[in-house]
Amino acid sequence: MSDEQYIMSIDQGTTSTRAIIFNHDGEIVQQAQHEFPQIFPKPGWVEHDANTIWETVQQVISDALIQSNIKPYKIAGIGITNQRETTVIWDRITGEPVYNAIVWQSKQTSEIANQLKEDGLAEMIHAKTGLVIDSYFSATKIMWILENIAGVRERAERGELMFGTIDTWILYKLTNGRVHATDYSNASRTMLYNIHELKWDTEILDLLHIPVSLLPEVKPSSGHFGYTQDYGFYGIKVPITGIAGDQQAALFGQAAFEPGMVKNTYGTGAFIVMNAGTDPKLSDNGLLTTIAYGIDDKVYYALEGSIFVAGSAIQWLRDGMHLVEHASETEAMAEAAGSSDNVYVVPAFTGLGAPYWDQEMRGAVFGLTRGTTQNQFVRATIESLAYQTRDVVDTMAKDTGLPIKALAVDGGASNNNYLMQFQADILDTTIRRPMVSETTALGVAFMAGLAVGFWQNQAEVEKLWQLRDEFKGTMAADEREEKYAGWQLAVKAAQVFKTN
Ligand SMILES: Nc1ncnc2c1ncn2[C@@H]1O[C@H](COP(=O)(O)OP(=O)(O)O)[C@@H](O)[C@H]1O
Ligand SMILES: O=P(O)(O)OC[C@H](O)CO
Repeated sequence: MSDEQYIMSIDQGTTSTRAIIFNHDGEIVQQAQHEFPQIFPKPGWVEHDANTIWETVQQVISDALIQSNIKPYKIAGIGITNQRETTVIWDRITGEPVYNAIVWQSKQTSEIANQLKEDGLAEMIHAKTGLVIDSYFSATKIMWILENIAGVRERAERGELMFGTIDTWILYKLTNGRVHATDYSNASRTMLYNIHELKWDTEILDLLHIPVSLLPEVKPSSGHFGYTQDYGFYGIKVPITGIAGDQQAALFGQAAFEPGMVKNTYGTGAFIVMNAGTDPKLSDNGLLTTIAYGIDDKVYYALEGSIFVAGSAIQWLRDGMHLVEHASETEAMAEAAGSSDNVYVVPAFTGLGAPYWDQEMRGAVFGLTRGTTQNQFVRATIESLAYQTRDVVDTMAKDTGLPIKALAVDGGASNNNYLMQFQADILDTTIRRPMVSETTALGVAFMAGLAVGFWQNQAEVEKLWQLRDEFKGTMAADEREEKYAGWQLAVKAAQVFKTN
């Protein structure tokens, strides 16, 4: 009986929306994907049209169902996973957004973030939310919309508006406005949620002048959120039973259930997340403490290092530098580059995230000679993903006192074998790439499936995780440390060179 049913994940990412249907063996039966436009109103600003996002969600749901010929009532549960922090505010009754969604990468709220730091709030906010003050998180984006869009503050004060991260927006739409909720993992990215007391923090809300009526109810990641209503899912009531931010969902999809297990997702950015168990220990070294997921009445925490530019550096090689037509070509070019060069690319296009948290620095290239080739330039850009990862992994080892023995990987750029081998070399750690590369969607499918009894327990889903490849470090220790020292010097030099 159960093998006739399926779980559908909706993975709403920074550049595209996917719907993926999984069977009981955790295999992909069908997937559909739609890209949508990025809006850049000013340099450094990144926005999305929330209504367009909802249209792509409807499109991928219908594409996946039609192409697989699976009837909507065969879906036992829906999971939603999403680009995190991205902020939408909309009218409670009409569902109309008051402004574009402000995307996690956007820098339009840097000044607000700087002001909060100058006001001396960093320590209190870190202690309560586990986060460092940065324009990355939702709080300053909410403040910006309240301050800059005419009439919005008054409407918010009157309780007429709702805030949500993208999961909340999709849930509201799928339930036809009946549910305003999120899960612990997404709430923990707002900079407004007290991760120890598990509630919206009234002291922070007061200081930031954010009305509590804007905020959604916060629930376990694996549990009942509501049913699809009306035409959200062809008129069929399907339970929505999993919600998690995409990086936390990826941790779950990698079956990294034990404290100390670490994954890295190489997408637009790269996000290294370590399962920290039930201990919300704070980092002394610039990592974030965040909620991994809530399941079976328990909340699990994670340590995270967020890298803002990873796969997007490869997109830059393609769209900005015109060095490749397809991202996948970079692998052969890097292999062909030889190893005698000493070129470093620091892709700090919008500053650097963990562990530096420097929003003012910009990108730089070092070590060019008359003989530097395109291949070497491409290789140095790929290697920058691995060096940034080492910055974070070393910090994690320092924070926890535990060596990181293995790194589970996923995301678009994890398909690059040159990158994976170099990552293993520069970390001297085993890299483990799973059979299902759509780990994010799989993770939230697991959460949704566990909540409806499609799978019985975590031990059962753990068995569905299968290894595809393993990369082991083979670089000599002195070469490894020399290369990494060069990277550290390049970052320092880029930090000094601030032109604005
Ligand atoms: N073979 C490859 N080598 C290097 N980078 C790649 C490769 N394939 C895809 N990418 C990069 O991966 C990113 C897409 O990964 P994906 O996980 O879909 O990201 P997101 O969910 O952030 O949209 C793009 O930035 C792309 O440049
Ligand atoms: O949409 P992605 O995969 O680039 O992920 C974005 C992150 O969730 C931002 O924190």
